[in-house]
Amino acid sequence: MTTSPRKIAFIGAGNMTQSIVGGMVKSGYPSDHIYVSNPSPEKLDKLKTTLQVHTSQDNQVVAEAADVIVLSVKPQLMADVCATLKQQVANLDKKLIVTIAAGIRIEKYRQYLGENIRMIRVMPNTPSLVGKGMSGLVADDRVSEADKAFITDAFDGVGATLWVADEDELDILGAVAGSGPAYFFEFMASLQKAATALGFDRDKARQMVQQTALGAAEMAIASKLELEELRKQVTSKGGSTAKGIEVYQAADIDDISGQAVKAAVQRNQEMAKLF
Ligand SMILES: NC(=O)C1=CN([C@@H]2O[C@H](COP(=O)(O)OP(=O)(O)OC[C@H]3O[C@@H](n4cnc5c(N)ncnc54)[C@H](OP(=O)(O)O)[C@@H]3O)[C@@H](O)[C@H]2O)C=CC1
Ligand SMILES: O=C(O)[C@@H]1CCC=N1
Repeated sequence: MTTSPRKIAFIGAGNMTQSIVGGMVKSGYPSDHIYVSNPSPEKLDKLKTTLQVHTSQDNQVVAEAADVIVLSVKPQLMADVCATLKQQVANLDKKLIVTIAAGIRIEKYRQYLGENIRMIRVMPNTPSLVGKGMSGLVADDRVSEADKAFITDAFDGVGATLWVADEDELDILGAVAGSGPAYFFEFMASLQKAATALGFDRDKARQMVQQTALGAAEMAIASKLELEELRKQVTSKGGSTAKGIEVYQAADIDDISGQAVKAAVQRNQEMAKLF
C-alpha cells in the first residue's frame, strides 16, 4: 500500500466481506486495523481465527472503532442496518462510508444515513479472495482525493480497480464483473459436465477446465491482440475447434451474453428503486 492503513469496519461477514478481508490480509493490510460485525457468530469466529481481525456481533461496536465503514449486507437489509447505525453511531459524517451493495444509489444512503455523509460505492467481485478481484468505484463529490487514494489502494490490494464515470456505469460494471464470476463458473461447470458425459471423472474434468480458463485469462491479459484474434489462433481451418465454435455461434453466444448483462443491469436498476 502506498497510503497509510486506516481502521476499517465491515458491516456483514458474508461471502463478499470474507473475500475482500481475506485478500486484504493476504496482501499485507494489518489485521488489527480491520473490524467485522455480523449477527451470527460462526463467520466471525472463522475470520477471527484465520485472519486475527477484530470481530463483534454488534454493528455499533465496529462502526465506532473505525474511520471507514464498509456496508456489506444484502440490499434488502440496507435500510434497516443504516437506520440503526444512524441512531447509534456518533459522527457518521466524519467517517468515510463505503458500500459494496448492488443497485442502491448514493442519494438513497443520504436519506438513510444523513445528508452530510461522504461516500464511495465499490462493486467488487469474489475473486478478491485470491487477489484477482475486479472492483468498480464511484464517489460522491464530497470524497477527498486522499479518501479515493486509500480505497483504491485497499481494493488494488485484492485485484484491479476501475473508477467509472457515474452510478449508471457502475450498474453495468456490476452486471459484467460483479456477477461475472458466476457466468464463468456456470460456463466452466458446463464444460466439466461435457467432459464427464464423455467418460472423464469429475476431478480430471475440473482440472482441465480450470487450468484452461486460467491459461486463457492470462493470455488475454498478456496479449495486445483482440480477444477475437486470440480465439482465431486456436481455431485451425478445417480443424476440431472450428466445429465446436460453430455450435456456440449457432446458439448466438453474443446474444446470450447481451441478454444476460441487460437482465443483470435491469435488476440493479430495480434494486435501486426497491431498497
Ligand atoms: N457476492 C458477490 O459476488 C457480490 C456481492 N456484492 C454485494 O455485497 C453485499 C453482500 O453480499 P454477500 O456477501 O454475497 O451476501 P451474504 O448473504 O453472503 O452476506 C451478508 C451478511 O450480512 C449479514 N447480516 C445480516 N443482517 C445483518 C445485520 N443487521 N447487520 C450486519 N450484518 C448482517 C449476514 O449474516 P447471517 O448470514 O448471519 O444472517 C451475512 O453474513 C450485497 O449487498 C451484494 O449486493 C457486490 C459484489 C459482488
Ligand atoms: O448478485 C448480486 O446481486 C451481487 C452483485 C454482483 C454479484 N453479486
